Amino acid sequence: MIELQQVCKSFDGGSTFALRELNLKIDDGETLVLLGSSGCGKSTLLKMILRLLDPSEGTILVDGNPLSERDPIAWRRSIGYVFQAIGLFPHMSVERNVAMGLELTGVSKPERRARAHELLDLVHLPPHEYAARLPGELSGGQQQRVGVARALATEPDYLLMDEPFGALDALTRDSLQQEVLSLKRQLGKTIVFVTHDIFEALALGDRIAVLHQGNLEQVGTPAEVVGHSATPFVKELFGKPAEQLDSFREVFK
Ligand SMILES: Nc1ncnc2c1ncn2[C@@H]1O[C@H](COP(=O)(O)OP(=O)(O)OP(=O)(O)O)[C@@H](O)[C@H]1O
Repeated sequence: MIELQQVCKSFDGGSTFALRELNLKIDDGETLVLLGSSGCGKSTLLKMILRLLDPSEGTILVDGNPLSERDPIAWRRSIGYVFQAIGLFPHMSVERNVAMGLELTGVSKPERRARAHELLDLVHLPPHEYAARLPGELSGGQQQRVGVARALATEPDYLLMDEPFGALDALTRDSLQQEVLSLKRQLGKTIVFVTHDIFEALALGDRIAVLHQGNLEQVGTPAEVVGHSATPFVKELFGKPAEQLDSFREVFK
Protein backbone atom coordinates (compact mmCIF):
# COMPACT_ATOMS: atom_id res chain seq x y z
CA MET A 1 0.00 0.00 0.00
CA ILE A 2 1.17 3.51 -0.82
CA GLU A 3 0.17 6.20 1.63
CA LEU A 4 0.68 9.95 1.23
CA GLN A 5 0.58 11.85 4.50
CA GLN A 6 0.28 15.64 4.51
CA VAL A 7 2.26 15.83 1.28
CA CYS A 8 2.99 19.32 -0.09
CA LYS A 9 4.98 20.24 -3.17
CA SER A 10 6.22 23.72 -3.99
CA PHE A 11 8.59 24.54 -6.83
CA ASP A 12 9.38 28.04 -5.58
CA GLY A 13 10.42 27.57 -2.00
CA GLY A 14 6.94 27.81 -0.53
CA SER A 15 5.33 30.86 -2.21
CA THR A 16 2.98 28.72 -4.29
CA PHE A 17 2.04 25.04 -4.01
CA ALA A 18 1.50 22.54 -6.84
CA LEU A 19 0.02 20.20 -4.20
CA ARG A 20 -1.20 21.02 -0.71
CA GLU A 21 -1.50 18.80 2.37
CA LEU A 22 -2.44 15.74 0.44
CA ASN A 23 -3.60 12.65 2.36
CA LEU A 24 -4.27 9.65 0.18
CA LYS A 25 -4.05 5.86 0.47
CA ILE A 26 -3.62 3.67 -2.58
CA ASP A 27 -4.71 0.14 -1.69
CA ASP A 28 -3.08 -2.96 -3.14
CA GLY A 29 -4.92 -4.22 -6.18
CA GLU A 30 -7.08 -1.14 -6.71
CA THR A 31 -7.25 1.14 -9.72
CA LEU A 32 -7.09 4.70 -8.45
CA VAL A 33 -7.77 7.40 -11.01
CA LEU A 34 -6.32 10.88 -10.45
CA LEU A 35 -8.76 13.22 -12.15
CA GLY A 36 -8.33 16.95 -12.66
CA SER A 37 -7.81 19.69 -15.20
CA SER A 38 -4.49 20.87 -16.57
CA GLY A 39 -2.05 22.10 -13.94
CA CYS A 40 -3.90 20.67 -10.93
CA GLY A 41 -0.90 18.60 -9.85
CA LYS A 42 -1.64 15.12 -11.25
CA SER A 43 1.75 14.56 -12.87
CA THR A 44 3.56 16.07 -9.89
CA LEU A 45 1.87 13.47 -7.70
CA LEU A 46 2.88 10.61 -10.02
CA LYS A 47 6.45 11.90 -10.17
CA MET A 48 6.63 11.94 -6.39
CA ILE A 49 5.41 8.34 -6.26
CA LEU A 50 8.12 7.47 -8.80
CA ARG A 51 10.67 9.43 -6.76
CA LEU A 52 11.49 11.65 -9.71
CA LEU A 53 10.49 14.46 -7.33
CA ASP A 54 10.56 14.60 -3.53
CA PRO A 55 7.78 16.19 -1.48
CA SER A 56 8.56 19.62 0.00
CA GLU A 57 6.73 18.53 3.14
CA GLY A 58 5.02 15.39 4.34
CA THR A 59 5.76 11.69 3.93
CA ILE A 60 5.10 8.95 1.41
CA LEU A 61 4.97 5.46 2.89
CA VAL A 62 5.16 2.18 0.98
CA ASP A 63 3.88 -0.77 3.02
CA GLY A 64 4.43 1.36 6.10
CA ASN A 65 8.04 2.37 5.37
CA PRO A 66 9.21 5.80 4.14
CA LEU A 67 9.70 5.87 0.38
CA SER A 68 12.58 8.32 0.91
CA GLU A 69 14.62 5.49 2.45
CA ARG A 70 14.28 3.20 -0.56
CA ASP A 71 16.85 3.02 -3.30
CA PRO A 72 15.23 5.14 -6.06
CA ILE A 73 16.53 2.99 -8.93
CA ALA A 74 15.36 -0.30 -7.43
CA TRP A 75 12.01 1.32 -6.59
CA ARG A 76 11.50 2.60 -10.14
CA ARG A 77 12.33 -0.85 -11.52
CA SER A 78 9.51 -2.28 -9.43
CA ILE A 79 7.03 0.03 -11.15
CA GLY A 80 5.69 -0.12 -14.69
CA TYR A 81 4.81 3.19 -16.28
CA VAL A 82 3.05 4.27 -19.41
CA PHE A 83 3.02 7.88 -20.53
CA GLN A 84 1.18 9.70 -23.28
CA ALA A 85 4.47 10.07 -25.16
CA ILE A 86 5.36 6.41 -24.86
CA GLY A 87 8.97 6.78 -25.95
CA LEU A 88 9.47 3.50 -27.80
CA PHE A 89 12.91 3.10 -29.32
CA PRO A 90 12.25 3.75 -33.03
CA HIS A 91 15.07 1.60 -34.41
CA MET A 92 14.32 -1.45 -32.31
CA SER A 93 11.70 -4.08 -33.07
CA VAL A 94 8.47 -4.20 -31.10
CA GLU A 95 9.73 -7.38 -29.42
CA ARG A 96 12.95 -5.75 -28.26
CA ASN A 97 11.10 -2.67 -27.03
CA VAL A 98 8.81 -4.85 -24.91
CA ALA A 99 11.74 -6.88 -23.57
CA MET A 100 14.04 -3.92 -22.84
CA GLY A 101 13.47 -4.00 -19.07
CA LEU A 102 14.31 -7.71 -19.04
CA GLU A 103 17.42 -7.15 -21.15
CA LEU A 104 18.61 -4.59 -18.59
CA THR A 105 18.21 -7.09 -15.76
CA GLY A 106 20.14 -9.83 -17.59
CA VAL A 107 17.31 -12.19 -18.53
CA SER A 108 18.38 -14.63 -21.27
CA LYS A 109 17.33 -14.04 -24.86
CA PRO A 110 15.00 -17.04 -25.22
CA GLU A 111 13.24 -16.12 -21.97
CA ARG A 112 12.92 -12.49 -23.06
CA ARG A 113 11.45 -13.53 -26.36
CA ALA A 114 8.93 -15.89 -24.74
CA ARG A 115 7.85 -13.24 -22.25
CA ALA A 116 7.58 -10.52 -24.94
CA HIS A 117 5.43 -12.79 -27.10
CA GLU A 118 3.18 -13.66 -24.17
CA LEU A 119 2.68 -9.95 -23.43
CA LEU A 120 2.04 -9.06 -27.07
CA ASP A 121 -0.67 -11.71 -27.08
CA LEU A 122 -2.09 -10.24 -23.88
CA VAL A 123 -2.47 -6.78 -25.49
CA HIS A 124 -3.87 -8.31 -28.68
CA LEU A 125 -0.89 -7.79 -30.96
CA PRO A 126 -0.23 -11.32 -32.28
CA PRO A 127 3.55 -11.76 -32.15
CA HIS A 128 3.83 -13.52 -35.52
CA GLU A 129 2.48 -10.34 -37.07
CA TYR A 130 3.87 -7.57 -34.86
CA ALA A 131 6.99 -8.72 -32.96
CA ALA A 132 9.44 -7.96 -35.77
CA ARG A 133 7.94 -4.60 -36.79
CA LEU A 134 9.41 -1.23 -35.93
CA PRO A 135 7.26 1.15 -33.82
CA GLY A 136 6.84 3.45 -36.85
CA GLU A 137 5.04 0.62 -38.64
CA LEU A 138 2.24 0.60 -36.04
CA SER A 139 -0.77 2.86 -35.47
CA GLY A 140 -0.83 5.18 -32.44
CA GLY A 141 -3.16 2.83 -30.57
CA GLN A 142 -0.96 -0.18 -31.33
CA GLN A 143 2.08 1.74 -30.10
CA GLN A 144 0.25 2.41 -26.83
CA ARG A 145 -0.45 -1.32 -26.53
CA VAL A 146 3.28 -1.95 -26.93
CA GLY A 147 3.84 0.65 -24.18
CA VAL A 148 1.46 -1.25 -21.90
CA ALA A 149 3.16 -4.59 -22.72
CA ARG A 150 6.56 -3.06 -22.00
CA ALA A 151 5.37 -1.67 -18.66
CA LEU A 152 4.21 -5.16 -17.64
CA ALA A 153 7.34 -7.02 -18.78
CA THR A 154 9.18 -6.95 -15.47
CA GLU A 155 6.05 -7.98 -13.55
CA PRO A 156 5.81 -4.76 -11.53
CA ASP A 157 3.54 -4.53 -8.50
CA TYR A 158 2.45 -1.04 -9.49
CA LEU A 159 1.43 0.36 -12.84
CA LEU A 160 1.44 4.17 -13.24
CA MET A 161 -0.32 5.52 -16.31
CA ASP A 162 -0.13 9.26 -17.08
CA GLU A 163 -2.82 10.16 -19.63
CA PRO A 164 -1.72 7.22 -21.77
CA PHE A 165 -4.62 7.41 -24.20
CA GLY A 166 -5.08 11.18 -24.31
CA ALA A 167 -3.86 11.61 -27.88
CA LEU A 168 -5.92 8.80 -29.38
CA ASP A 169 -9.28 8.91 -31.15
CA ALA A 170 -12.37 7.99 -29.14
CA LEU A 171 -12.80 4.47 -30.58
CA THR A 172 -9.17 3.47 -30.04
CA ARG A 173 -9.33 4.92 -26.56
CA ASP A 174 -12.45 2.90 -25.75
CA SER A 175 -10.78 -0.27 -26.89
CA LEU A 176 -7.62 0.42 -24.85
CA GLN A 177 -9.73 1.24 -21.80
CA GLN A 178 -11.38 -2.16 -22.19
CA GLU A 179 -7.90 -3.64 -22.37
CA VAL A 180 -6.88 -1.98 -19.10
CA LEU A 181 -10.05 -3.32 -17.45
CA SER A 182 -9.31 -6.80 -18.70
CA LEU A 183 -5.64 -6.59 -17.58
CA LYS A 184 -6.84 -5.41 -14.20
CA ARG A 185 -9.09 -8.47 -13.89
CA GLN A 186 -6.41 -10.85 -15.11
CA LEU A 187 -3.35 -9.48 -13.30
CA GLY A 188 -4.69 -7.74 -10.20
CA LYS A 189 -2.05 -4.99 -10.23
CA THR A 190 -2.29 -1.75 -8.33
CA ILE A 191 -2.90 0.89 -11.00
CA VAL A 192 -2.65 4.67 -10.66
CA PHE A 193 -4.18 6.21 -13.75
CA VAL A 194 -4.05 9.95 -14.52
CA THR A 195 -6.66 11.55 -16.73
CA HIS A 196 -8.59 14.77 -17.24
CA ASP A 197 -11.47 12.86 -18.85
CA ILE A 198 -14.33 12.18 -16.44
CA PHE A 199 -15.72 9.35 -18.54
CA GLU A 200 -12.36 7.60 -18.59
CA ALA A 201 -12.20 8.07 -14.82
CA LEU A 202 -15.68 6.59 -14.33
CA ALA A 203 -14.95 3.69 -16.67
CA LEU A 204 -11.65 2.67 -15.09
CA GLY A 205 -11.53 3.77 -11.46
CA ASP A 206 -12.35 1.60 -8.48
CA ARG A 207 -11.92 4.97 -6.78
CA ILE A 208 -11.44 8.44 -8.20
CA ALA A 209 -9.31 11.15 -6.54
CA VAL A 210 -10.43 14.56 -7.78
CA LEU A 211 -7.68 17.20 -7.70
CA HIS A 212 -8.27 20.90 -8.19
CA GLN A 213 -5.59 23.57 -8.02
CA GLY A 214 -3.33 21.43 -5.88
CA ASN A 215 -6.06 20.35 -3.44
CA LEU A 216 -7.56 16.92 -3.12
CA GLU A 217 -11.27 17.67 -3.32
CA GLN A 218 -12.65 14.15 -2.85
CA VAL A 219 -11.67 10.51 -3.06
CA GLY A 220 -14.39 7.96 -3.57
CA THR A 221 -15.94 5.32 -5.75
CA PRO A 222 -17.54 6.52 -8.99
CA ALA A 223 -20.95 6.24 -7.30
CA GLU A 224 -19.77 8.36 -4.36
CA VAL A 225 -18.20 11.19 -6.35
CA VAL A 226 -21.23 11.43 -8.62
CA GLY A 227 -23.98 10.80 -6.06
CA HIS A 228 -22.42 12.46 -3.03
CA SER A 229 -20.10 15.18 -4.30
CA ALA A 230 -18.09 16.52 -1.37
CA THR A 231 -17.35 19.99 -2.75
CA PRO A 232 -18.92 22.47 -5.20
CA PHE A 233 -16.09 21.75 -7.65
CA VAL A 234 -16.80 18.00 -7.71
CA LYS A 235 -20.52 18.66 -7.98
CA GLU A 236 -20.01 20.91 -10.96
CA LEU A 237 -17.55 18.53 -12.59
CA PHE A 238 -19.95 15.61 -12.51
CA GLY A 239 -23.12 17.65 -12.71
CA LYS A 240 -22.52 19.25 -16.08
CA PRO A 241 -22.72 16.34 -18.47
CA ALA A 242 -25.64 14.74 -16.61
CA GLU A 243 -27.26 13.38 -19.75
CA GLN A 244 -24.09 11.66 -20.87
CA LEU A 245 -23.57 10.32 -17.38
CA ASP A 246 -26.84 8.41 -17.78
CA SER A 247 -24.93 5.89 -19.83
CA PHE A 248 -22.95 5.07 -16.70
CA ARG A 249 -26.10 4.37 -14.71
CA GLU A 250 -25.11 0.82 -13.94
CA VAL A 251 -22.02 2.17 -12.17
CA PHE A 252 -24.13 4.17 -9.73
CA LYS A 253 -26.39 1.37 -8.51
N1 LIG B 1 9.49 21.43 -12.55
C1 LIG B 1 8.58 22.38 -12.28
N2 LIG B 1 8.97 23.64 -11.95
C2 LIG B 1 8.07 24.58 -11.64
N3 LIG B 1 6.74 24.40 -11.64
C3 LIG B 1 6.29 23.19 -11.98
C4 LIG B 1 7.17 22.11 -12.32
N4 LIG B 1 6.43 21.02 -12.59
C5 LIG B 1 5.14 21.38 -12.45
N5 LIG B 1 5.04 22.68 -12.06
C6 LIG B 1 3.80 23.41 -11.77
O1 LIG B 1 3.05 22.65 -10.84
C7 LIG B 1 1.67 22.69 -11.16
C8 LIG B 1 1.13 21.27 -11.36
O2 LIG B 1 1.71 20.70 -12.53
P1 LIG B 1 1.42 19.21 -13.00
O3 LIG B 1 2.32 18.93 -14.17
O4 LIG B 1 1.48 18.31 -11.84
O5 LIG B 1 -0.08 19.34 -13.50
P2 LIG B 1 -1.03 18.30 -14.23
O6 LIG B 1 -2.26 18.23 -13.43
O7 LIG B 1 -0.30 17.03 -14.48
O8 LIG B 1 -1.31 19.04 -15.61
P3 LIG B 1 -1.46 18.49 -17.11
O9 LIG B 1 -2.77 17.76 -17.16
O10 LIG B 1 -1.48 19.75 -17.91
O11 LIG B 1 -0.27 17.61 -17.38
C9 LIG B 1 1.52 23.58 -12.41
O12 LIG B 1 1.17 24.87 -11.99
C10 LIG B 1 2.92 23.55 -13.01
O13 LIG B 1 3.17 24.74 -13.70
